Amino acid sequence: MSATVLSGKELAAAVRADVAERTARLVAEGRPPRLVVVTATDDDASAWYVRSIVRASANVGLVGDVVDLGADAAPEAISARLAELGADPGVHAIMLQTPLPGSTALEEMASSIPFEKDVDGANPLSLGRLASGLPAFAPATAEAVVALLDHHRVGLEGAEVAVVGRSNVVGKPLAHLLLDRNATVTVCHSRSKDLASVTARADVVVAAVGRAGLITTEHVRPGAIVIDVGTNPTADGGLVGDVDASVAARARAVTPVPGGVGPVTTALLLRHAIEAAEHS
Ligand SMILES: Nc1nc(=O)c2c([nH]1)NC[C@@H]1CN(c3ccc(C(=O)N[C@@H](CCC(=O)O)C(=O)O)cc3)C=[N+]21
Repeated sequence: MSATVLSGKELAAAVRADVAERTARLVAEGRPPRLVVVTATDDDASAWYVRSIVRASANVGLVGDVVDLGADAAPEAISARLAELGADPGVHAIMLQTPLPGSTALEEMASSIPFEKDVDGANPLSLGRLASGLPAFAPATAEAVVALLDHHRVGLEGAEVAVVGRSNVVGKPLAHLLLDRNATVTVCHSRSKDLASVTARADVVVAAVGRAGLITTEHVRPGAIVIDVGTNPTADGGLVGDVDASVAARARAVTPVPGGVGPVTTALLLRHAIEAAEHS
């Protein structure tokens, strides 16, 4: 038996429709919502995501601007630009793309984004607020995982969830979102002793490492739900997740790559932008 495919496309379309309606309302009030994506990289995956955000923004009627500071931008220049945009009352939402030049830390730079405009939850203040139960935007990717589980009616109350990956953009914020839903959460990572024994206990496995084929059948309990956050480019220009194709034979349901978490991530970023504009 093969697993059910948990598509993200329908949910993404529903989120975009809601955003379009809310955007039209603000535009009619003379308060056009504006999202600015700041980038300082030549990375292909990031460039793809930026184009996708700009296209999706236009489709819902949002103003989506790109500020490209170039792959050799100095940290001071990035921070200064973010602070400037933060102070601009015409800018409601700000997102800083990764990767950043050299050893520049996203968290360090994003500290210059006021948390009310921090629509990808990159400011450490946003993560702290999220962890404390205060209003804050979660990173769109982390929120997309929970939204996709809700959409496909996967219950989280009391469920055992294994999150593989501990990044500040996915693993850590996702752990907080899942705890808020009363899941029992285990966060695993590259140094976890016997990863498979931990993930094979879980009702839900979330793979968010960025390594193709990391999760195989031995990592998954028969009947488990598997959410694949990985987007790894292949040599032939395609895209694969962190979950090996063989897992479909054992799991109850898996998210596809592409067409799973990715489209929901982009749609939720837009929802955060309209929320930020509504509250401004
Ligand atoms: N601060 C920051 N936050 C991010 O969330 C972030 C980032 N920087 N830098 C770049 C990566 C990349 N990323 C993707 C989001 C959606 C898709 C997506 O929707 N992909 C499509 C398919 C794309 C294709 O076919 O090439 C899908 O999964 O269906 C992919 C990649 C977010 N990123």
